[in-house]
Amino acid sequence: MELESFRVGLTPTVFYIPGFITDQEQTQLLDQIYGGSGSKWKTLKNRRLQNWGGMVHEKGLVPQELPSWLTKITTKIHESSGLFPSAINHVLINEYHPDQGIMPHQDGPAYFPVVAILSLGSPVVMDFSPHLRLRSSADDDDISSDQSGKSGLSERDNQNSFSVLMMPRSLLIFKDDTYSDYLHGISDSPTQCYKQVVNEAEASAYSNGDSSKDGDKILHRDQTRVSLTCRLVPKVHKNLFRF
Ligand SMILES: O=C(O)CCC(=O)C(=O)O
Ligand SMILES: [Fe+2]
Repeated sequence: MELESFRVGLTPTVFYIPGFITDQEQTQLLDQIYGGSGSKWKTLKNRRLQNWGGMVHEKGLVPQELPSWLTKITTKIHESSGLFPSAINHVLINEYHPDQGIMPHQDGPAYFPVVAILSLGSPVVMDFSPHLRLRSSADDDDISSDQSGKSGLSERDNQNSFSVLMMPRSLLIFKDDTYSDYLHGISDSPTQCYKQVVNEAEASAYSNGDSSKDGDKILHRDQTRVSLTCRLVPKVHKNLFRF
């Protein structure tokens, strides 16, 4: 796979790969997620999740072997992207009803700074916004622009925000600045605007494919969405009691 051809937007570095898995693979994954492992779900205030691969602590991962139905997909992501230095060892499965989302956040420092998110079910829009305050002044190589740009700070924020339309069966990968300097989140609204998403080709295909869409490019979430957030925790603890 030529990853470079899937790069979207101007911010380093986001890749969007439509149709990363087949319909049949999506069905098989959903069967595994919903079949027989009911106790795996943990209910949060605004969504449910399943944690696979072990517990992530500040100091690393207390590992648990991933089941083969998950390694099938994580191996494919690892091999086709070439972005992870070793095998993906952690998968978070999130479930969102149409009125559920995830607050803007950054993924923690325990992870290798590359995230691969496989989407299943309902399409959804993910928003990215810069988190300038998280940048230390040492990172700011252009101090003059920092000073002269004070009044334009929020403007700069808005300018640099962007969104991605995540269709079922697609894979979204982000890393670099998008990992370190941006927050990502999904609004809890059952309708979302996808007018200015960076993966324009996908947005056009989506609006052309459904006559019920209006000119405003409003996405109506009418199904549950399930996502698999696949990451690598580089530091693995063999023994829970030997941190
Ligand atoms: O569901 C998604 O697409 C995002 C999940 C996410 O950001 C996370 O698990 O950290
Ligand atoms: Fe996240």
